[in-house]
Order: sequence, then C-alpha cells, then structure tokens
Amino acid sequence: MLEKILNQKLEEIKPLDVESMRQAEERWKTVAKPLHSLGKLEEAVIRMAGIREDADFIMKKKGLVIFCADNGVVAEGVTQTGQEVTAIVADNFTKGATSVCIMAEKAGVDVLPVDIGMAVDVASLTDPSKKISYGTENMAHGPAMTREQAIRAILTGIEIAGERKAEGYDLLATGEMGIGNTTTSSAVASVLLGKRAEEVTGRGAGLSSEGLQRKIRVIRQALEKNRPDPGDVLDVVAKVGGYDIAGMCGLFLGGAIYRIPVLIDGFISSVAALCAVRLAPLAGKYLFASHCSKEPGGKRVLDALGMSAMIVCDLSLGEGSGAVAAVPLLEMGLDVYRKMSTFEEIQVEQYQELK
Ligand SMILES: O=C(O)c1ccc[n+]([C@@H]2O[C@H](COP(=O)([O-])O)[C@@H](O)[C@H]2O)c1
Ligand SMILES: Cc1cc2nc[nH]c2cc1C
Repeated sequence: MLEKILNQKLEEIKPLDVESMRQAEERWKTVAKPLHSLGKLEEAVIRMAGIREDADFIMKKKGLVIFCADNGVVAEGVTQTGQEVTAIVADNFTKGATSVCIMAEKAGVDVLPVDIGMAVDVASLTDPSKKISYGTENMAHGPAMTREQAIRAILTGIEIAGERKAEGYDLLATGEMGIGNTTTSSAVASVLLGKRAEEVTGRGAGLSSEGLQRKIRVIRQALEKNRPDPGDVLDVVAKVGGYDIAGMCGLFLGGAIYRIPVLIDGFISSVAALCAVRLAPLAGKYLFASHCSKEPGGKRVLDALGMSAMIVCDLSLGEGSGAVAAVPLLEMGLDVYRKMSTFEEIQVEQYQELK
C-alpha cells in the first residue's frame, strides 16, 4: 500500500524543460567571456533553468534541510563519540550554534533541522508527524528498520520538499546529523556499488585505526546477517541504512517531483542521492554535487552518480556544510549569467563554438 503511494509519487517526476535549457545555453554564449569558462557553474545554471522551466529564473530563498537520526549499530563501538551527541548537536541547530549554522548565515541559507529518527525527543525540533522511530535497530544483529519504516522515511522527505516548495524555496541543500551514520552509509554504498566494505569505509567523525578495522568487521557482519538485495534499494536502506539516509533520499526525490534543485552534501548525503537515483533515474537531473567528502567512499559514490564535485576541500563535517559552501558559488555563476555584459555591448566579436 505505502509502496504503491511511493511508486505513484515517483511517476510524477518529469524530464527537465529542454526549451528553457536551450535558451540558457544561448544566453551563456552571448556573455562576454571565453566560452564555457565558468565550467560547472554554467552547466548548473542551464540545468536549473530546465528545472524551473524558466531561463530567466532567480534564486532568492535557500534552505538547508538537516535530517537528524540515530543508528543502533553504535552499540558495536564503531564511533568515536557517543550517541548522545546527535541530540546535542541537533538542539544546537535550532540555536544557530553549530558549524553549519555559522556557514549558512554567511551564505544566506535558512537552517531547517528535522528529527526523522533520533533516539530521544528534543523539544526544540521534534515533530511527531516527521519522526519515524526512536533510532534504528542494530544492523549487526538484524534489519535496521522495516521496509515500511524505510518507505515512510522516504515519503517524509518527499513531503518536506513539497512543504518547502509551498513556502517559496528556490534551492534546497541536504544535510544530516547522526552518530554512526558513516557506518550505515558505507554499508549501503558497499551493496549498491558492489565494493568490499574496506573500499568504502573511513574514519567518520574521527576513529582510531583499530576502530576503523572494527567498523569494517561490523559492516561485513551486518551485510552477512541481512543479505540486502542490491537490486532493491528499499531492501538495502531498510536492512543496513538509516532514517537520515532515507529522509535525504526522499528530499532528493521530492526536489525532482516539485521541481526544486537540490544540493548533495558529503558522503552520507551522496549515498542517499545514489539511493534516489536508483529508485528514479530521472531524479539525477535535479541534483547537484557540491563537494567531495574526505571519506574514501565519497569519490566512488559521486563517480557512480556520474557527477563530480564543484569544491574539493577535504571536508568531512557533514551537517550540510559542503552543500552550503557551494551556494555562494552557484549564486556567483547565476549573477554573471544574469548581469554580465554581452559581446555586443563591449563591442567584441562573439566566439564561435569550435567544431
Ligand atoms: O559528510 C561527510 O562526508 C561526513 C564524513 C564524516 C563524518 N560526518 C559526520 O559525522 C557523523 C558521523 O560520523 P560517525 O563516525 O559517527 O559515523 C555524522 O553526524 C556526520 O554528519 C560526515
Ligand atoms: C561535535 C560533533 C559535531 C558534528 N556534526 C556532524 N557530525 C558531528 C559529530 C560530532 C562529534
């Protein structure tokens, strides 16, 4: 029943508007600068025109949706800090007191945290209608969640995209906060990419070398115990994923349904993007890579998405920090596109495309 609702939602995703993209491409050619010299920023503006169905679009309201959730697998000793940190940092999002809040203020991005599955309620942000459960089960001993819970988390992400669209957001960035979520992300990446656990697993929020070896063993154990089906994304997310991954996956799909460009952040976010694109390949056209995480799986997941980062800065902070860092860059590109003189205006002959 729920799965049918999700499938119906996915059918609402339409291709980008070809005519708006053609107009944007033509406009870039008239801007008085070497052709294609703003690289990915030009491509981003063209695709955003296709998403918005308007080559003259503006980008005013920008939001960062941060999915906060806990992961039962932390009981296996796969993290440097305890699970209680999730709730502390989540509460601090509401007070403007985390790293990404400071970055977002600089970038003019609204910080919108969501408790999609934290182990405890946090009065400043928990909304029972958005909370799927109180943390996942320990995937080392069984499935992290039920298939129904995975679908509900994805549908919640889609719903949030719809709500932000109704509020007039022009651009959404994704972020997450959840101790243990690099373990779940590595497990999901290992299954979806067909890679060994050690190829996609790193130190997360600062693990010792001994801790890293334990984390890899725990991921192998979780994969052996649950045997997720690589061809069935919902099965993979339910068995070895997390509510944050599922929620972000939903936000990416919702961006495609409601025609809002969505920025991918680091490792956890790009794993969620891969889940979204495997569920609905067309959704990839609505997504934008921001940076490449320092986690070893970061680049591998971006490669699988056929995307490359705008920023390579060795970030591994999460919270949506890399996605927020890309916002001013995109705005600079859009400003050049909208405001810059044309060849005609500066009386220089227009470049011809090299054949
Ligand atoms: O985004 C990334 O690439 C990234 C890489 C390493 C760690 N993190 C953040 O650190 C937390 C997860 O780390 P861990 O070691 O608890 O799995 C989580 O809250 C993430 O936001 C994020
Ligand atoms: C303090 C702290 C802040 C974070 N933000 C994202 N992941 C985090 C992990 C820790 C430990």
